[in-house]
Amino acid sequence: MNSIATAVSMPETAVQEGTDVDHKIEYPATTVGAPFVDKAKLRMRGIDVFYGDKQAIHNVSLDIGQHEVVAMIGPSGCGKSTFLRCLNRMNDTIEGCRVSGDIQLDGEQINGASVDVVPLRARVGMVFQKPNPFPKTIYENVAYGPRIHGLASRRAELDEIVETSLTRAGLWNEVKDRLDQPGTGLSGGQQQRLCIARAIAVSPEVILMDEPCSALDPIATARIEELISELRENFTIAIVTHSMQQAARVSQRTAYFHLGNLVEVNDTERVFTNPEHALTEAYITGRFG
Ligand SMILES: Nc1ncnc2c1ncn2[C@@H]1O[C@H](COP(=O)(O)OP(=O)(O)OP(=O)(O)O)[C@@H](O)[C@H]1O
Repeated sequence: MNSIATAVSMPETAVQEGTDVDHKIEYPATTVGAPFVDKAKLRMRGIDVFYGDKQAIHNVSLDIGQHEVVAMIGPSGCGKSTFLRCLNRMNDTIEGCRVSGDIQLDGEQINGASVDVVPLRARVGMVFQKPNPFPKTIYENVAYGPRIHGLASRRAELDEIVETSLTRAGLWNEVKDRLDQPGTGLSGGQQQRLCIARAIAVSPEVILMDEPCSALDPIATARIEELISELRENFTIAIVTHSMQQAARVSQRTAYFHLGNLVEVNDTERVFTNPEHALTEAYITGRFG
């Protein structure tokens, strides 16, 4: 079992009260396992995130490879969503939130003040916990993004993008005869697939998913999980999930976060069968979290 780092100071410990884990995170932390890959689509180095004075992410470094699904797991409040939002600059929308560090998409810096976040968010799309279709028709939900990004010059092209996106999101057959009806009239699982179709419609390279199934029933969840595996052929995916079973089913690598630190990244099978760090083991065996 590796120690996470050599301590120079220890402003806080990473062990929650009432657990029998005596393995403490010492600062500055380094990550055990395999956080880096040969062909990184996204490359993050030394990421710190603050909300006001409070540091939520501590010096996190991680790669997400081409056509890879990386799952982010860890106890509530450990910083999974905060870290995910760094990848398409969604933290910019939160007042008092400050992100520092190097974030590259295909080798291009995306964490600079001069970066235009509108095209960035088309390249790095996002699907949220709660399905959030626009109050528009099913067709318009999907057509809106391509229209504002100028991806279609004629109606026939837009129709084609809408059909292809809904097909890839596994929703076309269910909605093709009701495209003019409101997206909000669909079931929760269908709404989430509509949101995935909306994200796909602007031809992103990366899709970020923040607990995309937490508001869905098991059947709708299974459908989204299948879809994630299919989408991997064309996209790179980072998913935050509270479900270890879901992480095990959909991802190739799993990243375990604890109190804003990235404790371990390894092949998903390894994380769930033979974790390298005591904190990961304590979490996956249910001793806390
Ligand atoms: N808008 C905000 N303002 C201030 N602090 C925040 C904000 N959002 C998150 N935090 C704090 O940052 C830390 C990380 O939160 P975050 O939501 O990223 O964790 P998480 O692992 O995604 O949690 P959960 O699993 O419960 O969704 C927590 O201490 C949280 O209270």
